[in-house]
Amino acid sequence: MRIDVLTVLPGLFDCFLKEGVIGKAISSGKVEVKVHNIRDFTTDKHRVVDDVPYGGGPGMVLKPEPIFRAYDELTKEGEKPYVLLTEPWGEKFNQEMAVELSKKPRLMIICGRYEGVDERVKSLVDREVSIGDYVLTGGELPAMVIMDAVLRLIPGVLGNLESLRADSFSDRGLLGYPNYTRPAEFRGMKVPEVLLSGHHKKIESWRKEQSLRKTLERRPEIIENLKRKGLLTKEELE
Ligand SMILES: COc1ccc(Cn2ccc3ccc(-c4cc(N)[nH]n4)cc32)cc1
Repeated sequence: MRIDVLTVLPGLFDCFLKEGVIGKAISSGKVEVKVHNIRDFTTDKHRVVDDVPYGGGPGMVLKPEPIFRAYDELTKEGEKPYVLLTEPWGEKFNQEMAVELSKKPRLMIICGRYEGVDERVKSLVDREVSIGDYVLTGGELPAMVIMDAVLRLIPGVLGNLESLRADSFSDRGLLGYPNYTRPAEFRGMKVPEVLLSGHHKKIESWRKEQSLRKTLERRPEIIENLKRKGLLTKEELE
């Protein structure tokens, strides 16, 4: 997969693209992520990317020209990207969307700043995406959240963990099961016996039950959604 990111703050992506699972996936060539400074696609001496809003009002708006120039330049050859625009009030990002986006060969993520992008930029956009009902200062953190959730789903990115998570609950949006590690007792709090039993079938069913129970308690709508889609097995429904 290739992802092109358009932003006026490219430096925000430096650590994200160097560290951890995402950093390894890029350095190993499993995925390609290129961050482009919208300012590099201006043509004036002051490299202006924003302007005051028509009709008045606070703040500034990202101009359409530099973004269109970047899009034209970056789509001259190769597959046309599926274009995302991060927005405070876009379609809510979730695991289902992450799975869908992970199947695209190429993405482009346009990150707004200030009061947002000129409305005409949306003629380039396939999906306006929000990462939650709270207002951030720009679209870069949402872009990193989306990239993190999508790239971890690319085959080979999670390495050997991938196979162990073949029918991973998280891919169905279920909440995770409790994790423990040594010591077996810490400040009077013991690890559940079943996890010390070495009985893999019992451990697996305990984890499945914990995940379903936690999801039912905290996010019942996820269970309803999976039921409606027939994505819960008979025993999971019991
Ligand atoms: C008119 O109200 C506002 C308009 C824009 C902004 C700041 N801003 C500019 C571009 C941009 C892109 C995404 C987001 C964002 C995404 C989520 N889930 N929260 N916030 C915020 C963004 C603040 C307020």
